[in-house]
Amino acid sequence: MSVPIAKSIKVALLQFYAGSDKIANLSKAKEYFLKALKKEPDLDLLVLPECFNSPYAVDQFHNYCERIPGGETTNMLSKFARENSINIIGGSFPELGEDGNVYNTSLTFNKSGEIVAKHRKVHLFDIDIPGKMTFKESASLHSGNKATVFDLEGLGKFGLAICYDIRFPELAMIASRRGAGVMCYPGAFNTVTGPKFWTKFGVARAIDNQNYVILCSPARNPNGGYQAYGHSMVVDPNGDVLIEAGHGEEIVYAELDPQVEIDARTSIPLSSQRRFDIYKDVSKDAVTSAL
Ligand SMILES: NC(=O)CC(=O)C(=O)O
Repeated sequence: MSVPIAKSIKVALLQFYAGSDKIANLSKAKEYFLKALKKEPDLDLLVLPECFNSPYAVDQFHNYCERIPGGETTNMLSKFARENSINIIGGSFPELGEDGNVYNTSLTFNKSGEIVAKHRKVHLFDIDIPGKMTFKESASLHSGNKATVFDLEGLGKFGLAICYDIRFPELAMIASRRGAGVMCYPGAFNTVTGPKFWTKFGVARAIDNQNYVILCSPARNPNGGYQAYGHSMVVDPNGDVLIEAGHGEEIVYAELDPQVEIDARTSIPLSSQRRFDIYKDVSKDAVTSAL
């Protein structure tokens, strides 16, 4: 059964776009970290967007991929978390796996700079909306093979998934039933699918599970390429959008209140009313781990 977050959590979502220079993208992430901490010094958690160190392009992922641990992106995130004693959900970036395959991977770091979660995008973004949007991540990426649930010291249990994963309610359901009070999706919807679906999925995953949901998107890139939707947001366990960015570069802040989660679950006690005599509990045999 899902449990509430452990305390009030102050979070910043860093919405910026990545260019073609990886080192410049990492510097930009650091610049945004510092900006957020300057404005709100008592933040508990910083969240980055999907593909924050590279263009979001099928023919580019292999040019930016790196090993975990050991790569420059992991090293930068770990060092920043440790030196500033701050938790970071590190968006996602192309990982060169031990098997030689490339993955779209999200890492979470605790305040000591240790990796406490690693999620490889499970559902790859392969779509074809004629005349509007064709994308085939599977042309260059391999998919992950587990749901990701982890503890963030002092804050509670989180679920983690990436972008297209949000369209499959099972990952959030599994995380919630394994105790997560927050589900986080670094995600880069686009100007075709974003206006139609982004907010609906954030709200749906929140009210399905009576959880907080965090969606962190890149900003739209004025220099072209894949145009992310933006609109990073935090949705509360009642499905109310607490904060929503526009589509440009900006930082948005929210506070996740455990009492809201407790009240939502107490007044409408979904978790004790499920009918597993009629349908299966997807969390029962699910493959999950933090790392
Ligand atoms: N980019 C994605 O992975 C997903 C997306 O844009 C969508 O589902 O729409």
